[in-house]
Amino acid sequence: MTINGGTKRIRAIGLMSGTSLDGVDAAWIETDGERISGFGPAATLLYEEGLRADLRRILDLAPTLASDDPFLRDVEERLTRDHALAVAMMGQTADIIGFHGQTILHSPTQRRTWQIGDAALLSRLTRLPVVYDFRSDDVKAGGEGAPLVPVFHAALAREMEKPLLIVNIGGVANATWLGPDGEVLACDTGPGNGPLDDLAQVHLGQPYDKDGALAGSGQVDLSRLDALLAHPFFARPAPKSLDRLSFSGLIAEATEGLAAPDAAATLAAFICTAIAQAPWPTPPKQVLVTGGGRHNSTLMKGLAERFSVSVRPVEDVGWNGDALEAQCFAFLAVRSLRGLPLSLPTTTGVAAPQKGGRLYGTIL
Ligand SMILES: Nc1ncnc2c1ncn2[C@@H]1O[C@H](COP(=O)(O)OP(=O)(O)OP(=O)(O)O)[C@@H](O)[C@H]1O
Ligand SMILES: CC(=O)N[C@H]1[C@@H]2OC[C@@H](O2)[C@@H](O)[C@@H]1O[C@H](C)C(=O)O
Repeated sequence: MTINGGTKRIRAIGLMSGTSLDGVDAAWIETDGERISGFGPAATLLYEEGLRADLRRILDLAPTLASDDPFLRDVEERLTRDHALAVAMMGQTADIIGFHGQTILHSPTQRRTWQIGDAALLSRLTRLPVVYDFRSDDVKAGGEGAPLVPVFHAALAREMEKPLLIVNIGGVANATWLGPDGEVLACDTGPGNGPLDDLAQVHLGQPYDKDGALAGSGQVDLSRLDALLAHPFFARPAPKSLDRLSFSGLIAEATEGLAAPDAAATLAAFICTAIAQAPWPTPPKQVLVTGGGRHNSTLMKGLAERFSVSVRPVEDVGWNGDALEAQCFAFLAVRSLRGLPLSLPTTTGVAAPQKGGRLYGTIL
């Protein structure tokens, strides 16, 4: 493998710990950073309850937390050790790891985006070089720092009919619109499963609303839905991005006093309407859905009602919706090594195509 001049077929493991805080996804691909020449195993390592709760606490503390805070350092080490376990679960060697880490704060207007995770420790534990810190160069250059998955979506869908809309419903929801002339437009669309998970935790004592049963049994409160959609974020043009907690105050207010099923139904309608009303140049010919939200039938039904074209899970075109983001960070690690851009003016609002990522260790 050589990186500059004659680069070909690098074996990369991507690791993504998403805003749902449920665990780390790992996936192996072979790529030159432009095309994907092979897909390998994928795995998810679920965090134990204590780590999940500590990560959730850190999201609230992050705005005032010092980077050397002992609690933060302890959580970061436990998180990193779980990432090393996820690499071991792959059972397949690689040339490089793409390590996203866990976003604990995202505020591009303050030029801040913060992913925790110890690249040096991960590299020591796995004995592999690690690319990390994918978002900060974009934010420093005036971009949103997110979403970063669009260039990967574009590579995956290279041969597919356009315009195509790819929607990810994770803790936060984001979408990529791929146009017939190679256009790649993207933004975070609004909340994803995050607020539904919070509600399920309180009312069901479960980490999420399984299959959307709670939301499916309630009535949408239309005036509260309008109040949610009146947030200025929705009038902003793409590109734009969100923090996991961007709407938490507004959502608490808008769901106050509602019965749990009605609150869940209203939140599901909020998530789906925000996705469907995101501004794209022309309507897509089809919508593909990835991320954990594709398992929520109330969300899938809500999307199908709001688009006039087919809305299908990405498995229908042979992709793995549980592995896509991890595959993305494997792909972006290789792009980083090759000095290729990770983001574009049309995906993060950065002024020019932007490189990113830092390397810990040496590529042989
Ligand atoms: N069977 C199911 N029914 C309903 N919801 C589900 C189901 N399975 C997963 N989910 C939802 O998917 C979420 C996890 O989604 P995912 O792994 O895509 O999030 P993430 O990668 O952490 O988030 P992000 O993309 O924002 O970083 C869970 O928290 C839950 O809300
Ligand atoms: C700051 C941050 O971590 N954002 C995540 C989050 O989860 C979904 C959405 O919000 C997206 O913007 C991003 O993740 C994906 C992988 C991305 O960058 O494309």
